[in-house]
Amino acid sequence: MARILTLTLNPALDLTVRAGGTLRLGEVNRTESTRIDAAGKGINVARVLAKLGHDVTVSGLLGANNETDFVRAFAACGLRDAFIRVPGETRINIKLSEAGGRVTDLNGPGLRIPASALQALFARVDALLSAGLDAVVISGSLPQGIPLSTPSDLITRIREHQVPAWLDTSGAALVAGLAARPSGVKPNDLELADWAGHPLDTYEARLRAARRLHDDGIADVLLSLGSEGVLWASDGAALTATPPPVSVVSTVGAGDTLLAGTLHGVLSGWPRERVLRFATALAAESVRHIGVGEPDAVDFEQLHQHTLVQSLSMDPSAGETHP
Ligand SMILES: Nc1ncnc2c1ncn2[C@@H]1O[C@H](COP(=O)(O)OP(=O)(O)OP(=O)(O)O)[C@@H](O)[C@H]1O
Ligand SMILES: O=P(O)(O)OC[C@@]1(O)O[C@H](CO)[C@@H](O)[C@@H]1O
Repeated sequence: MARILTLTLNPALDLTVRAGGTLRLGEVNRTESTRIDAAGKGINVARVLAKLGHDVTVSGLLGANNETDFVRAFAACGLRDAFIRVPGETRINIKLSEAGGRVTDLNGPGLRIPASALQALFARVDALLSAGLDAVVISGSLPQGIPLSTPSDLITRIREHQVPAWLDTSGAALVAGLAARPSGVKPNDLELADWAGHPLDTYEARLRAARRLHDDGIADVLLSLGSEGVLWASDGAALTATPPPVSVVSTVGAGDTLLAGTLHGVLSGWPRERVLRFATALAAESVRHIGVGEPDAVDFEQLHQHTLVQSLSMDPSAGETHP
């Protein structure tokens, strides 16, 4: 069992609305179900890691005025609560899930954070690092008033303690965070294309971008590609995974499940192929329902068996690299 800290600077209550059919914008739509979950990327990652048996602490910046669902979820999942409370309400993100598998995210900007809260968060992270951690995951967007340098400042502190730091964010925060060289990063293809400054629509372009980061000192570059699967540059080698066929209910949290499954395998010392097969199967499991992946799903072994992992040349110009 590893001691893991996940940092969610901009958590959210996810309001998931399941439409019976296809949504019609500008009209009255009757929904099949609605639910609210305490979420945000780092909290989703923590939920999976706790299910996998790890000792998980969650921290970040949480609105004091609507914390009840979070506190209840942390207790139910066995997560240690080290969130800094800030005045106001945590944002509500809307997830519209349609019968055909399409999901639309409406994500709010988040709270305006006073400088004192960020200082309190740094102090809390320092204390947790001093007490001993095996890995830290920094996930999600930045709320208002938080400098773009925050993820890189956190990574620098974490590295000073020789603790691996994994980063999953987007836009300018990703660009700034990558410069601090986290040990692992999990962008999706659009997020990495933003960083690269050009579309990553071919396998070679994706491999080239992943390799650039890997050569730059980021040990694990885990590029998620939605239903196409995963490309993982690690240890001087590239692996790809193709998920098993599943019927999609909600892809929200699939990337968080993939990251958590990968970190679990890496911290368990598994061979890379085994890590990627497990994490990809767990991410596929997650899209079949609302919420993160369930390692205890009755058919998980079948999903696992139908996940294809291939080892490829790291040279994007090598003709045989395309899976
Ligand atoms: N339709 C699908 N079928 C099977 N697996 C899927 C499907 N969609 C996503 N996955 C798995 O989940 C992983 C993560 O998905 P994706 O690339 O959409 O992450 P993401 O954009 O970070 O998502 P999020 O931010 O909502 O968690 C993929 O790499 C893939 O392994
Ligand atoms: O707005 P961000 O911080 O980029 O993403 C937030 C979010 O979409 O990410 C999770 C899924 O990965 C959801 O639980 C949450 O609403």
